[in-house]
Amino acid sequence: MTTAVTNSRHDLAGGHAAVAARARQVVKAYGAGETRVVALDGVDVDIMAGQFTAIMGPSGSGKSTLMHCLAGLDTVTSGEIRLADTEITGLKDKKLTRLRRDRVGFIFQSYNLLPTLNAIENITLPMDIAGRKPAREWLERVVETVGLAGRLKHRPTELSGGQQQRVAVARALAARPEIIFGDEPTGNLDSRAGAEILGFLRASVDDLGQTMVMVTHDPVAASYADRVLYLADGSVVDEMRSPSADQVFDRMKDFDGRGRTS
Ligand SMILES: Nc1ncnc2c1ncn2[C@@H]1O[C@H](COP(=O)(O)OP(=O)(O)OP(=O)(O)O)[C@@H](O)[C@H]1O
Repeated sequence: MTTAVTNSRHDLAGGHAAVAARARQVVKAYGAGETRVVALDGVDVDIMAGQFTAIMGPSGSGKSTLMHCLAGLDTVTSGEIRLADTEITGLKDKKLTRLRRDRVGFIFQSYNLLPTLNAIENITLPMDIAGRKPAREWLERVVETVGLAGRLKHRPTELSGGQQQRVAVARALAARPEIIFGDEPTGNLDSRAGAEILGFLRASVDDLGQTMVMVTHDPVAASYADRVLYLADGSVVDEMRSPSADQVFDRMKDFDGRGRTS
């Protein structure tokens, strides 16, 4: 079953929700000739502002490639990517780097914290580098949202994996980016720490108005999202709205070995 994926819940209700990121007819191919791999095969997708979107699909279906293209970390072979009103396809490296720094946040599976800096220094580092002063009230709210208030002077080695990922979440939120991309943000965590982080991501959408996009293999993680997109063979083949973990799990079982619906 293939469903239209370009309408948001708000659009369907007749409203005009803002689009935070948009892909139009995006093709991404790696290599050439016999070794050419088409990772994305004409993807059309709208990521709605203020929503939590999960991207799922079998291994090799193009999830990371789609995320990297939407985030301006990778270039497309053809098609168009927009971040809000800015077309990023065709932007030169310098402009793209600045755009990522100023408008996009990232959370990776491996927390990517600097070991010599304490938690609060890690959180404010991207803004320090950009020469921006963090707004104190906002920073306090973010630190409170991710439950780090008592740990701000601790270095990463003095924190558990879950606490380190909280620092990474706070770092992404602190700069108030238009959109945050998470690549398996709970992939290294046990289920309890993972649930905590997912709760914080959910709270950042609900309470702070953050737009969140997360690549995941985990049906439980996807169940925290407002919308789950399913990729197979480089195409968006289905989506679900606010599904339960069981519904996501059942949907995944419907994929055959190649990832297409059976
Ligand atoms: N740098 C690259 N060079 C060549 N092929 C690549 C490169 N990156 C990805 N691919 C190929 O593109 C396809 C999609 O890869 P991608 O990593 O986006 O999939 P994925 O759904 O994120 O997979 P996984 O769940 O295993 O992380 C795969 O066939 C992969 O081998």
